[in-house]
Amino acid sequence: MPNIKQPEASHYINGQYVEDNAGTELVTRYPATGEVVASLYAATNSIVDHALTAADAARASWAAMTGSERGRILRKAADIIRERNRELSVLETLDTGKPLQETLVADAASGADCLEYFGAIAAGLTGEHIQLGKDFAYTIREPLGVCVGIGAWNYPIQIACWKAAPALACGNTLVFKPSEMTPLSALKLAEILTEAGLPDGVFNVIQGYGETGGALVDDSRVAKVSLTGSVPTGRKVYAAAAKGMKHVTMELGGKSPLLIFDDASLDDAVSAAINANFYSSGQICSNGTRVFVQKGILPEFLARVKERTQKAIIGDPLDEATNFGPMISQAQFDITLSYIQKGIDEGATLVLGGKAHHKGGLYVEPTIFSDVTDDMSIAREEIFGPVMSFLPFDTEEEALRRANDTEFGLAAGVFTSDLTRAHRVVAAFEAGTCWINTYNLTPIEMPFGGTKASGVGRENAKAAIEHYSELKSVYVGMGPVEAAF
Ligand SMILES: NC(=O)c1ccc[n+]([C@@H]2O[C@H](COP(=O)([O-])OP(=O)(O)OC[C@H]3O[C@@H](n4cnc5c(N)ncnc54)[C@H](O)[C@@H]3O)[C@@H](O)[C@H]2O)c1
Ligand SMILES: O=CCc1c[nH]cn1
Repeated sequence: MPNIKQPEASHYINGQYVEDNAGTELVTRYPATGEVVASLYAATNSIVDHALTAADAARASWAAMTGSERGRILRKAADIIRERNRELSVLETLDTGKPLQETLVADAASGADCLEYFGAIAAGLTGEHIQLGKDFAYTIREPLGVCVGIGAWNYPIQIACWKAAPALACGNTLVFKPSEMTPLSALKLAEILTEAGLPDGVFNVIQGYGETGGALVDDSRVAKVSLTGSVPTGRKVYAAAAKGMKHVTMELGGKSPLLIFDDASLDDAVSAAINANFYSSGQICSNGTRVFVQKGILPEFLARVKERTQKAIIGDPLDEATNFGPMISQAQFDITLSYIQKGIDEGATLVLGGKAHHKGGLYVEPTIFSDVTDDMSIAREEIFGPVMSFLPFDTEEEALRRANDTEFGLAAGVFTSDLTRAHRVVAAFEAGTCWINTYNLTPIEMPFGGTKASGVGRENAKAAIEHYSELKSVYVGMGPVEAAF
């Protein structure tokens, strides 16, 4: 394992590292071996208060800067991230266990894209002029104030950037709490933003468990909370935010359908099904874990997916040849194996995998089930592991009804060569993010987010601006003012 240094301290507040070793210990381990990567402390009440005080104090002067000035800093940070992509990717691999092959292209790189995108549009964030006869009105786009970001562990730096970039572009300040399992890369992001010229206090990172997230959400100085996490956590955080009438973005879990019609390009659909289930060892919110395949092509499709999945290179994530890594934690490993057992017990046919990998550690084999029915646990509940379920279907109407029969609504995909059908199907999907003839691509230019229990609001693209700013309306009377008496 490379000698990645322990961060200078656990938290980053007001442009510098801060420690308070009265906090609960928070240890991060390399999921491939269990070795300790870093040992930190969760925030104490005093650290939570320090971070919010810093963010509150920095608010007015950051908001008063022009969008161009703010944007320049974000774009500079994007450049620095790209220069340090390898170092950041290694850190992300050590924290998450995701293959370096992936983190080199999908994690810090996506964060840089996001900072660049919002850096570029910061100068153009304006209100509008509304002519009302000789009177007129205009709107002023204002920041919300102090925002709180709370992250999941699967895309740590990407999540931090997807929240920080639009928040900061709009003139807000942010306190970000990474997942307790992946605390490291957000601290690097904070260092990089400082190096790029971000004023102290505008972006702060504090570590902690759910309790720390809860303390941030409850604080009266906070105007907005953006959470990436599970649906149960989302329900709690949304309820707590509602008490303070705070704005929210909720990026939550999913159980997304991927529909493969018999006229689809099979090679492309097989690749998409593999990406949609086994990238990041299945630990992606938008994964297409319910693969509905039209009956006529099911045997061939299944055979091809199986054959290609057997070629997965399972190994040390730091080896760039590895394309399938371990689960993030013992808990996620246990959850995944317990769902595999439920799939077997409830009558699904195990086609491939299904066991802990013989390498040991937290590896679960890429697993494929066929003969899955809509009522099975593996078809209804989010597993967040490498478990692909095949469900046969006959007609479009049937597939859509079954695809939408879920509490989740994060994402959905369709493979067909019939253009009319493709658009008809996505129009009927009850999901916030849809793909036609591809899957899981999340460019910054496209809004990302879910409907139903999968979330509220959108990240990325111009849509995110609406979730990090609000409009003040100003009516201008040109006279005279009339009154009834
Ligand atoms: N929609 C998306 O964009 C997206 C992206 C990635 C992951 N996810 C989802 O995240 C989940 C996996 O991540 P996880 O296990 O870290 O999720 P989680 O819900 O357990 O935790 C997410 C974060 O919330 C914090 N938290 C927990 N309880 C809290 C509380 N009461 N108040 C405030 N904060 C609290 C945690 O400390 C962590 O930082 C999956 O369900 C996955 O689908 C969604
Ligand atoms: O994990 C959810 C967000 C995501 C999807 N693809 C890349 N990141």
